[in-house]
Amino acid sequence: LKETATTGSGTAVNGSTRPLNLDFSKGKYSLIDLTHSGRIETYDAKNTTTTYSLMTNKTKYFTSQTQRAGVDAHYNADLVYDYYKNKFNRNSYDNLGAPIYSIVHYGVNYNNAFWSGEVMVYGDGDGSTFTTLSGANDVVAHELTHAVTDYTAGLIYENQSGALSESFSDVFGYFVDPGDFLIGEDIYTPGITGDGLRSLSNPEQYNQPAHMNQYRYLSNTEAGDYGGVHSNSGIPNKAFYNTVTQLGNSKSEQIYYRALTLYLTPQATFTDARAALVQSATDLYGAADAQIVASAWDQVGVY
Ligand SMILES: O=C(O)[C@H](CCc1ccccc1)CC1(C(=O)N[C@@H](Cc2c[nH]c3ccccc23)C(=O)O)CCCC1
Ligand SMILES: [Ca+2]
Ligand SMILES: [Zn+2]
Repeated sequence: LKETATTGSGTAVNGSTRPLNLDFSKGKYSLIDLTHSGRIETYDAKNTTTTYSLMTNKTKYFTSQTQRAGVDAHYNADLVYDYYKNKFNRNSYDNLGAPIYSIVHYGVNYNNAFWSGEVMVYGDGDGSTFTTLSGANDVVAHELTHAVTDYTAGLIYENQSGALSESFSDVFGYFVDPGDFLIGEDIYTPGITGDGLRSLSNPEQYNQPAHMNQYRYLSNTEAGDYGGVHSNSGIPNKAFYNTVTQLGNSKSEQIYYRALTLYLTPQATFTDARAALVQSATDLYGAADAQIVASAWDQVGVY
């Protein structure tokens, strides 16, 4: 079955034009990116939660309104693949060139997105709380980083290890979108400018704790967000902010990647994360930078 890599373009969720890596075969274009061994394929659930099909088009210009979700899922997945390859020489989430699958238009007015363990899934939002979630590069990086975490530290998605999983996903969401310390600002509350789902610089702004003395002991159930993984991530997120404002992006991303892929283990606590990051800073940049990391965690009450 002949696949021919080609390029085209499409309209993004925000109306801008995105370059696209496409496949041309059997007289039509599809959202299959063959430009690296971690091939990227983008599918359309057409507002179901059960069936999906490859997003295709007669021409190389994916410019219809319903194609916007797929255009950004495809474009942003390529952006995140390139980030991990260029910064850390990591070849897809498993470092073995695993294919990256995305599904858009999941459900009806679905105000969320997730890594299913195999694929990335994006809702369209209800147009008030969220618009199409694949439109945010930091959200796509957040989801793909869950896949990286699953293949490396394997952080268990509950309590402190789950909050760390959340934090590392937000942190790499920042590194892919380093212009601001907000998560999801491009797709959160389309009617309101300047807000976001979470803030790394000021977690309390969106009702997250930013210090260990504010830790939320929620139940380890779906209703308790598995021990508050999306709440308590505010504490490691604040420690990250304290670190990156001192060390800068390029040192910090290497320290965080080394900790995630070399030192962290499935049951890691906040204290373990502090130790992993201090060790990574020592390995890479020496005692002075390691002390900056230690101080960043002191400031959020994690020793
Ligand atoms: O990847 C994750 O951590 C989140 C995945 C949530 C999920 C997990 C399992 C099945 C379905 C959905 C999705 C994101 C998230 O942080 N969701 C939060 C906040 C949120 C989004 N939509 C919501 C609707 C209701 C309540 C909370 C939310 C959550 O699910 O808590 C990440 C970036 C943006 C969306
Ligand atoms: Ca952002
Ligand atoms: Zn997450």
